[in-house]
Amino acid sequence: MTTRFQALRQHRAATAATTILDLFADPGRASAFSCRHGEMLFDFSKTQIDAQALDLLLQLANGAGVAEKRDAMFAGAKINETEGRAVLHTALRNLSASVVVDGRDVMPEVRATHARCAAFARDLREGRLTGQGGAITDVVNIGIGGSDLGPAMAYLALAPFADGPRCHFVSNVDGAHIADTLRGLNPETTLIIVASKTFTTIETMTNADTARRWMAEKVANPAAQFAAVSTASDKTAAYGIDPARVFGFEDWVGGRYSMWGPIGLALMIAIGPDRFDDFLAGGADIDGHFRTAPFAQNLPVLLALVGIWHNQICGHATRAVLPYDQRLSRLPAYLQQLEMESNGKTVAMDGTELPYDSGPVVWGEPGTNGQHAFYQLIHQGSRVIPCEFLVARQGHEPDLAHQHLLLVANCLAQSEALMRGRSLDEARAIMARKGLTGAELERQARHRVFPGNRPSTTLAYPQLTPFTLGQIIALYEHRVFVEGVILGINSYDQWGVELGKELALALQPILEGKQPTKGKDGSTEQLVAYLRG
Ligand SMILES: O=P(O)(O)OC[C@H]1O[C@H](O)[C@H](O)[C@@H](O)[C@@H]1O
Repeated sequence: MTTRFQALRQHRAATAATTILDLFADPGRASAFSCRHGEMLFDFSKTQIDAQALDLLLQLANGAGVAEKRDAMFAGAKINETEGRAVLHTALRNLSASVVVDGRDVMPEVRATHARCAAFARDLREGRLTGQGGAITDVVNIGIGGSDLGPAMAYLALAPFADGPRCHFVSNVDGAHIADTLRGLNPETTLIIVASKTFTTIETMTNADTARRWMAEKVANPAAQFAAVSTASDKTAAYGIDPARVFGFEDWVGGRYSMWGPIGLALMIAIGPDRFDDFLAGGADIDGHFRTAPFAQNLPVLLALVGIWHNQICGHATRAVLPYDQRLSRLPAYLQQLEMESNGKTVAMDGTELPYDSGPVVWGEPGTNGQHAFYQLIHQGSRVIPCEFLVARQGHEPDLAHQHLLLVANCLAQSEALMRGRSLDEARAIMARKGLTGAELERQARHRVFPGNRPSTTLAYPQLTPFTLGQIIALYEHRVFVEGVILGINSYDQWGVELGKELALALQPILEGKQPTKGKDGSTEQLVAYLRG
């Protein structure tokens, strides 16, 4: 463990008794422990990070070489060392740049594919490209993980801008997912997009086969209503998809970072290429900020440092993402993949064991719904759960402004309640006012105590638009990168998903009864016997 990590832990131990409220004795705290970029405001003042902790955290980022690694990433260096790949999702949202990989400027091809996607989306939206029963009314994106979560999350987030065909997202290999999605759709006016970086993912290929059979029942030429998004053009061709409707990208775009390119095609069709470009511009805006702002005023760096403080320094194992923005309902799921698949690792880049915890468990639900479900534990449970609130100044429903006000009030109330808590004396006073006395007052009061001093951050933005969503997603992407660099891990591989896939393949013939369960453990044997019925 570096001396900087140790210094931070010592500082934490020495200042643990100073509460967040104590820190607000400094009247300048809110602005000093906040960061603005454009119209965004990130407030991390409701944490126990004090001036010295922030200074030590900034030293940690500097000492870990975040700036050098960031520049290497943007320049196309192969920083994904375990797969020997560059990491260039940022190139997908900065179309005027020139980026050289293996001696070749990759941008002309990126721009050409982007233009082909835009033309395809326009043709569909404007009725020039139709199904065999008329204009396309529905688009079904079949993909999983990074080929699903981004566009599915963004489609919900940008509902007020979605004026194209309806989009549906099928990911689970559970036949229920595709059956429920296709029921009620007309195959003659539906476009299927098979989205898979590798075009081998078993869930996606199985669902694609099911969709093709469904279409073949009603449509003379099902292939004509299929498009594909993939890095594997040989496999899309072998699957019979016309190269004119295949949109490629390169292996330097990680699956969970891929929604900026052709994986975002369904979103582009839904909101139109111009608004999709606004989304890209939001991402590029954060790229520029990340590359140039001093670390003390750098949003992704600060977000990462708060994360490191809570997880590796304070030992809080989970992080709740709580959007007070219903349209971000899938953001926690999206961030689960982004953060946990990127930083859920215990082996450092050099092959050694990490001397501290890997990235945290990320979870959440939109407010105010969570308040009526799991916030009980956040307020009074034994574990401290750092909360990340997201909230817009303005909604999209001017006639429901009073509801937005109520939403904002709830968001602010939660961060205040988490910080302030309620002391035993305050709880006693409440019980006394209710007429309780003696032992009963004492007993009831104890249930009404809130420990307080629970940390949270708030990311506030003007309104959830394509540009703002692009900013938010890029912000989290770079936060993951900075945390990964500080931890010394490779945020861009995902070897941890392989073993289960291999075992699932081996279990298929056993479940079909073609192979014996011999060699399996007793539990697996028992479950196979039960589930085969
Ligand atoms: O896009 P695909 O190649 O079908 O991959 C889909 C997903 O599956 C993999 O197992 C990885 O865990 C994800 O990072 C990836 O996004």
